[in-house]
Amino acid sequence: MARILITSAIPYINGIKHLGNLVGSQLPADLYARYMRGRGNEVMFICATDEHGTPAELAAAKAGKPVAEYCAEMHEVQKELAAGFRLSFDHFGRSSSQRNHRLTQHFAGQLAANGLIREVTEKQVYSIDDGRFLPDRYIEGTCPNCGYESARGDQCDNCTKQLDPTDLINPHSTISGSTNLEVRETKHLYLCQSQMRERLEAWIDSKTDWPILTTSIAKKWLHDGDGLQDRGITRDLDWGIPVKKGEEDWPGMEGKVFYVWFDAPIEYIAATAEWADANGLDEAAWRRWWRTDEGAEDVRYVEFMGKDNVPFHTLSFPATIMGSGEPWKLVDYIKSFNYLNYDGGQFSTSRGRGVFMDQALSILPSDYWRWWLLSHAPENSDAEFTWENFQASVNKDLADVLGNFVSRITKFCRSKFGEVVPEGGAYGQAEAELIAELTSRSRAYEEHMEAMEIRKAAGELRAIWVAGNEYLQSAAPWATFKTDPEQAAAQVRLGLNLIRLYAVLSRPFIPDAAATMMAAMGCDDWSWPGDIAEALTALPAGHTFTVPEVMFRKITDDEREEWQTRFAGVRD
Ligand SMILES: Nc1ncnc2c1ncn2[C@@H]1O[C@H](COP(=O)(O)OP(=O)(O)OP(=O)(O)O)[C@@H](O)[C@H]1O
Ligand SMILES: [Zn+2]
Repeated sequence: MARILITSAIPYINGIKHLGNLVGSQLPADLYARYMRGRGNEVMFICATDEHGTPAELAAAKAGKPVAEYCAEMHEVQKELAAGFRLSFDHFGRSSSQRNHRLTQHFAGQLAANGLIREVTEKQVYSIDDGRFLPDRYIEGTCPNCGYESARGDQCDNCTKQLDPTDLINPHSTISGSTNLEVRETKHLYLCQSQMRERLEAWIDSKTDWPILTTSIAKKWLHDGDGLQDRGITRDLDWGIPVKKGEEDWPGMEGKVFYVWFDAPIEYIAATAEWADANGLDEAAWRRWWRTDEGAEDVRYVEFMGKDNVPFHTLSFPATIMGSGEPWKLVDYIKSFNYLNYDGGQFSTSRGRGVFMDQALSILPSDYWRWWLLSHAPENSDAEFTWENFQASVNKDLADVLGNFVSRITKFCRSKFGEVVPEGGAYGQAEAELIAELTSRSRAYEEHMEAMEIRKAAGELRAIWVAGNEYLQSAAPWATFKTDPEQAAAQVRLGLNLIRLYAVLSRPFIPDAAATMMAAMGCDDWSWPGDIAEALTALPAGHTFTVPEVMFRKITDDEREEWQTRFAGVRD
């Protein structure tokens, strides 16, 4: 049994996540966690809300609520939706937790002691009308790189270039719209990433099995321009983790907080501590996942995220961990994703474009979405959600293939043998061939899952469903029954056992349907199939079952058109 630590990029707090966010981080992480648990491994699956920073303050202001209250509410909303999509976190934490406050301050103290933090007096944009500095998204203007007119102080949404507020052309305050701005001096802390460049590069180079998307982004940041830059880790904001050196005050940093990219990944660790707290466990319980001197040396740590998060996870967070000089666990594998686009454009939270998690669940159960999103995950390139493709894929894979198989075999058995696995007959050539195909496909499925090749794994699972369907079609027990009822009994027995096998294999992708199949088979044996022939004897003759409700219904053309129209505009 292996021990596997899995983290999903933590979703930002300023709204309900869209399907792109879901498939770019939390959902594939859940798939992997479920698979690894299914294989009998010990899994710790962690996620949290990312609560600090300017956008949270702006969203709270827009909602007319104090930021702490807004974040507490949105955390609950996101937690509910995660449960709705059956995301099986061991803990869904909050980056604003006291655990994260203490850990973030601890890491900053360690980094400072190791000479990896420097104080910088810098020029920042100050809004005279607002009476405050304007960090990040409190300021917008024209991107100096591409000319996009609504570039934010920290990044251009159009060309993705990272920016400083002073880079913007024709800047204005997003609080008041004021252009009455001036540049003033203020002091901030910088993480000396440039000092760690060689160490980081050697570490990245040692990760020869990582996805090209992951390493190419890391390399770009290591080498582009003047190479890896030091980055500011503090901001002039109220909401956030107060700047401290461990437990001590940091002279000159009064009233400042750590910047969100510094404290957000530390929350992976803090959320594991929150998990221990929530379950009444001691310090050792979470530290054995994170401290290589306290039990984590045999942990395999895998992170999931969309491409824009890769720089922070390949460079900045590792710089924090390495620079601390303490034996914290470093990531072993980073699975990154390209973007999912929506119907000819981009998903966007700020512009309310696309389908959001709450909307998706309001029209169809989570398995429909999980299947489509995972089987179309944007792995090697960006992918696109279209309603036509969604309809076609759900109707074919889920309704026509899997759902139809389960329905036909259970209903036929009930009508001829009753709701009991029939006895008699023996397997012949066709059954042997099916078992051989299922064996090789199951092994391929496992390999793709281990490698986190999600589309390939989905393709193999689909082929496993198709194989059963084709067997049923050609064995045709309803015809066999007329001439050889014993033979038909053997065919049906195999078919019923296949339903249980499908439940086990499909569970990481479509957990609700898997539970329905398993319950209908009157069984609770979720053990992962080793030998497929043996796994197909789990339900013996005489075992009772029930015919399940319709598992997947088809999406009609009318529905598709209605949804297409309903979700074409801007949310709210
Ligand atoms: N269209 C997309 N397709 C796939 N992954 C995405 C997409 N947009 C964001 N992500 C990923 O979703 C995860 C959660 O992102 P986060 O909550 O920070 O939102 P975001 O990146 O600000 O997106 P948006 O700007 O659309 O709200 C991150 O790992 C991010 O890389
Ligand atoms: Zn730009």
